[in-house]
Amino acid sequence: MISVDAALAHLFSLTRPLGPETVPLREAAGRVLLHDAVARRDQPPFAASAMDGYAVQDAEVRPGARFTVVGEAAAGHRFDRAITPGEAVRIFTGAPIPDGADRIVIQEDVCVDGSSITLGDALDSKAYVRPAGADFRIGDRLPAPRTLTPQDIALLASMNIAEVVVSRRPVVALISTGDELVLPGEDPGPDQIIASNTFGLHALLTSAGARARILPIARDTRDHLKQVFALAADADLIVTIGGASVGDHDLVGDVAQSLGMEQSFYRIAMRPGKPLMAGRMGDAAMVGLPGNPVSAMVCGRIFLVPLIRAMLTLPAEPAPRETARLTAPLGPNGRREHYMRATVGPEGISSFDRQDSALLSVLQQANALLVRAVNDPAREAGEEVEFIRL
Ligand SMILES: Nc1nc2c(c(=O)[nH]1)N[C@H]1C(S)=C(S)[C@@H](COP(=O)(O)OP(=O)(O)OC[C@H]3O[C@@H](n4cnc5c(N)ncnc54)[C@H](O)[C@@H]3O)O[C@H]1N2
Ligand code: MOO
Repeated sequence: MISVDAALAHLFSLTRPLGPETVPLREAAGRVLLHDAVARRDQPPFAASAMDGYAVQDAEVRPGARFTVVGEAAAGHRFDRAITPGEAVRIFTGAPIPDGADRIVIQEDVCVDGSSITLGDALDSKAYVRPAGADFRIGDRLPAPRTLTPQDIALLASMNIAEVVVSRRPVVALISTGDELVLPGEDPGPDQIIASNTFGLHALLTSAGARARILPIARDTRDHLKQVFALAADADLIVTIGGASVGDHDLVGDVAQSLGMEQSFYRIAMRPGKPLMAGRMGDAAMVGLPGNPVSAMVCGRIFLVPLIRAMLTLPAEPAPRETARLTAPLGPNGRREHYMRATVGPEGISSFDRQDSALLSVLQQANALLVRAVNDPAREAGEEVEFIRL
């Protein structure tokens, strides 16, 4: 058995960043930007009004001052000459400030009389002028690598960037194994159950940025398992679920090796997730997850998500950990790092009593994995422990 850290290091060495592709901006959210995006213009490109009102010379503004309104500036339509003393331009939000003007008096502070205005007694003191380039300047950068958020997309659009260079998304083939499995919606026989973690992993991998494909369920024969492996030829990462342990029907390791898989490791000192295997299979990395539903999902969170991030050119690092105080004591931990299903909130963190790796209802209620180190001693309520947020 190797440690979780060593297993993750091996996994990172089985893959490399996948390289670039160019996508239009409307398809870029959630993708990992690979090249810095560089602003192609100043924003705003001109000094602009922040309010609806009148553009005047600041030096002339005082209660009761009168101006002649000589024209109008609207967003998209500037007033085409400089103003002179005593002149005002009717202006709207977003319009270019006329030359000669450096102050907007908001319309609430003005009394209009035909083509003249008189300023009121209690004037708002702000200028309401947005200088050219106040938001960003030509050449300003959004640095790579980063996962693009909706806010990033809005900024990139404003920078007049129509397409971006992002990482290719890793293609992950998900192979569930076992005669007992049927798909959700099918009619299970009396000894059958529904393939569940397959769908949980699909969701997890997709949200991490992968293109996950669910392949047909492989039955517990070497031939059928080989046939399904053959369907994964285009994958960057092949993930099998189940058949990883020591039972007579646990064929995944044997069959994968007969197809050329070079095994990197098998068995990890962790709970749940001990019988995990990994290696290289042709151009793809291969990870064999244990079948127990919680084991598969926890291994997905601890190993597959960091692996996908590394393939997307994000930093190769473990799932981030936080700390919280225990609300109840915990007994000593054994020889495997334990990822306990737990809930964390303002009052602290508490683990569920039932930690069997078959219980998806418990995993679903958990919002954290409380991490116990190998041989961690008993802990009192109030002690600080590490956890990974789900
Ligand atoms: N004698 C020993 N028995 C077991 C050991 C051991 O060390 N010695 N390890 C146990 C541990 S820990 C785990 S974890 C499991 C892992 O076994 P496998 O990876 O071989 O998984 P299966 O036997 O195929 O299935 C286990 C369990 O999970 C269900 N399963 C499988 N795939 C799915 C799926 N896609 N969706 C939902 N449920 C699935 C399957 O029906 C079984 O109930 O081995 C222990 N045994
Ligand atoms: O490691 Mo198994 O994954 O403990 O249930």
